[in-house]
Amino acid sequence: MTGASECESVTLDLLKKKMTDFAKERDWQQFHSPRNLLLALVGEVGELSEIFQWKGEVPKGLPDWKEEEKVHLGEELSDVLLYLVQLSDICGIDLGKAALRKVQLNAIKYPVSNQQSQASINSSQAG
Ligand SMILES: Nc1ccn([C@H]2C[C@H](O)[C@@H](COP(=O)(O)OP(=O)(O)OP(=O)(O)O)O2)c(=O)n1
Repeated sequence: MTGASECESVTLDLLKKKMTDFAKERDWQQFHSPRNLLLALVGEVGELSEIFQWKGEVPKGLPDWKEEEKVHLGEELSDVLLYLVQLSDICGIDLGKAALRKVQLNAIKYPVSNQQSQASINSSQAG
């Protein structure tokens, strides 16, 4: 499977298609049930967690990490995303639409208070 070329923008639909093709070519669709994909996803979340395990808190941007550690992190993040995309697909959920709707619901559930708005205006003016 090739990576995204420079002119190819990465969308959830593109990832979904690539993973569908990947499974079809190997005749692995038989194994990709919702439950199996969920367990695979959880396993990859475990592998992602291992990268941070015992490190204590790490600064944003991971400035002290070696390049190979960041590459490994990117791989584990991708595994989580790719299983999530496949799980959503097999369950008939449009993940992009569902996520956008959830962003809207979050904004309703957690409205920006006047106090917080004023604080962010003040800090942007100060900077
Ligand atoms: N039945 C499968 C097996 C793999 N994959 C894809 C999704 C993930 O992106 C990646 C997971 O592959 P591995 O199970 O080999 O996991 P790792 O890449 O994390 O390897 P390891 O566990 O050895 O670190 O391959 C898949 O879609 N369906």
